[in-house]
Amino acid sequence: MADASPGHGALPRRTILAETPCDPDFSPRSHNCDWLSSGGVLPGAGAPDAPDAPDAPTRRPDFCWAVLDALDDCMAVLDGNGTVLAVNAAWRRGAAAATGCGTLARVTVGSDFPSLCRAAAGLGDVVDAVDTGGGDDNAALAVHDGILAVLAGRRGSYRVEYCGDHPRPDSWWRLRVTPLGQGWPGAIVTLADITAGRRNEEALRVAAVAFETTEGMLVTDANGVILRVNKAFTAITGYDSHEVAGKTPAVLSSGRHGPDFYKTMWQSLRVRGRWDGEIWNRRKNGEVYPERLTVTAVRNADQLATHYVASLSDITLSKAATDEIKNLAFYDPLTRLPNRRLLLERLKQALHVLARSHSINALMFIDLDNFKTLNDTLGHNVGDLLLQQVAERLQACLRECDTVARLGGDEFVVLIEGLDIDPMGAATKTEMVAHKILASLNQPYQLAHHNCRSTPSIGITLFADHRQQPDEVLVQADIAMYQAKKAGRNGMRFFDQQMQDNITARAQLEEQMCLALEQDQFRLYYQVQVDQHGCALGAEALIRWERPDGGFVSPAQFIPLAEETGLILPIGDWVLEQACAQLHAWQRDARTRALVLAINVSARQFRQHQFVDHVRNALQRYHLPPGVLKLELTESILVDNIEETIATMKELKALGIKFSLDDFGTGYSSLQYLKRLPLDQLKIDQSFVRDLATDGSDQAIVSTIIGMATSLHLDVIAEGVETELQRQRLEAAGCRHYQGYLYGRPLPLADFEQLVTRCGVPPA
Ligand SMILES: Nc1nc2c(ncn2[C@@H]2O[C@H](COP(=O)(O)O[C@H]3[C@@H](O)[C@H](n4cnc5c(=O)[nH]c(N)nc54)O[C@@H]3COP(=O)(O)O)[C@@H](O)[C@H]2O)c(=O)[nH]1
Repeated sequence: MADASPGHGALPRRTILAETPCDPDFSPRSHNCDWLSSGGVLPGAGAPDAPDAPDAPTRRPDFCWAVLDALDDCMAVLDGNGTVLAVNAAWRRGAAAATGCGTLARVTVGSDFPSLCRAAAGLGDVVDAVDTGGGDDNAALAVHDGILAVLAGRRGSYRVEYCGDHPRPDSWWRLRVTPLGQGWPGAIVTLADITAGRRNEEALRVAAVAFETTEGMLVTDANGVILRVNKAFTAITGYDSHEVAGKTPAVLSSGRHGPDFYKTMWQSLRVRGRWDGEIWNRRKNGEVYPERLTVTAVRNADQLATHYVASLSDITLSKAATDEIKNLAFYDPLTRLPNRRLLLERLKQALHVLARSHSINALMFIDLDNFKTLNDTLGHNVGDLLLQQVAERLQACLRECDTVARLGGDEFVVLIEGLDIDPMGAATKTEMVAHKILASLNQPYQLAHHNCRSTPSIGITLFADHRQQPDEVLVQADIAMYQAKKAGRNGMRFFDQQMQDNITARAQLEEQMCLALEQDQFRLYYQVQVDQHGCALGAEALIRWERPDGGFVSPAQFIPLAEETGLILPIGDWVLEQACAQLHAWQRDARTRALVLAINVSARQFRQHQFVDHVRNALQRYHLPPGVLKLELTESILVDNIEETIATMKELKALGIKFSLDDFGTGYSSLQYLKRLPLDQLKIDQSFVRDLATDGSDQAIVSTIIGMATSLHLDVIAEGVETELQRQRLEAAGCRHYQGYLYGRPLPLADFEQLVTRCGVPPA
């Protein structure tokens, strides 16, 4: 013991933890106190088991002191009155170390031990040095009383444990008072530092409480034999402590984990000293449940595992919640199929695998034909039922390892991995699967009380290049699906690169068109329209796209795309604005004042809500008289919403707008509707004009168109007139107005105006 001092000079300073109860069997007469000598010196005689030889060391007077001085504990010998007869070396060292004040620091040979204790309870020297709490006085008095009781033979022994601040905070001491033996009056007071023991006890108490936590705990020996489990373990597993003690944790095995799982666990325990993870275990009642398990190896100084401590918690509920969250995040709630997110994840994984394998995979994009109609007519509930049944049928057509996903709406995707290393083989197999899907989805559906039919369009792409992006593969299948739709639906199409290139080119064109608008790269060209005398009646304004490099992009190339993408709206506004500005300029010149300018208006442009307002604004801003602006509409405008078309045309007509029906004869024009439209002119399509000289049926068509126009009181103009013979045939059929290369190509403004000057305008 490094320092035997019993606290900072106080006896007992703060806390009495335990006092021995009075010994009921104690009798002073039973004590033989014959070994204690007087004068503070203990004779060597009397060691009970010592050999009795006269020269034996045990018979020497200093032998006992040598023994007592060798002890770590402090020891003081009191006579029958409590006077200190002797103290051992440990006490002397401890007393010397306690330099301040305090009862035990002042104990020395001759001290009156009980009196010092009483003094500690009431006198200043002790009170100065210690906490003045009442417990200290009581403790000191208790020691005083305890010593007197032992000296008087009222108690067999006395023991007290107390806590002090010296030599370190919260050090613990045990003071024992034991009567001298063999009839000697007096007692021995021993004082021992029990701090370490107390700490251990405390630690054990804390550990015991900690062990009884809400988590299940299990302790095994180094061989995995269960030593202890706590109550939470019993609550979770159903096994009582005695049912598992002596067994291994294998008693909980669910059978769901293979040997590899446990091998990994033990390896981790050996290497890291720890394993944690989720595990399926089996309760006593046979129920298999998910458990969060942490196992820690307890190692000794040689780093050998002596025990394993496992803490486990039942995660049935949280796992169910996690599974539900996972479901919501990765699965489509209607069909329970993987959603787009999970599909892309699996696709990514499939592409990753391709880096190591040469096998070809397939992705199918499946879209239901006319699903919207079914949804709108029979309701969303019936639509949902169809989607659910389609999901089931798709799954039935495929293997477990294939992925069937729903992207949303009526779009499904199938991912098939590892088809073949030969492209033909992969294509053939995919085609077979697609046929199977087509056949299955073509079967009638019983949706609530409706018997319905539905067909799919399937786009397929085969992929084997791990450098592709998941989105890219999906887009390819999507493009192929659109081709399947275009080809008449209820069929399949494989993606081909040419198609992809076209799409890429279109995307670039769209981007460039936006830029062209911003950077004013569009021009208006004018193609003259003449009467039978060759005089200029006006012109058709035709847009041209002049690229920064001086090249021209044909409107035949970009107008259809502009219509698809909606860019035709800003482009159409630009044309209207330019045309009106030009008409305004012509109004200032007598030679051009009568010219009528025709502009092409696409169906999409015509149908926009603000179209009439746009036209009205432009007419007002440029102060244009009625009849100078002509809108060329195509027959496509008559396909949908004819009543609305008529109403819009009438509004525009009221503003003084003229109408020409372009490409007449190529589309579908019901005579019924024609007579209701406020048209001014029919324009014979150039395809009929082209072969007019040679094709009898074209001649008949042209004559019919002209006859029809006459009976409807409409003008007729023929476009694409390139030859004098064509003109003559047209004139013979009754056509009096012409447009075509015979009179002039579409020209820039200056050239057009020169042309007008040359051919003149009809007399007013
Ligand atoms: N919505 C809009 N559409 C427009 C606009 N500008 C043009 N277009 C349409 O683009 C298509 C192609 O037009 P373009 O290349 O200008 O061809 C026109 C004439 O150049 C051509 N034409 C005229 N005469 C002849 C001829 O004698 N021979 C011959 N081979 N071609 C000739 O015909 C086209 C005119 O067509 P149409 O409009 O039907 O009168 C075309 O569909 C344009 O409509 C625009 O601003 N907006």
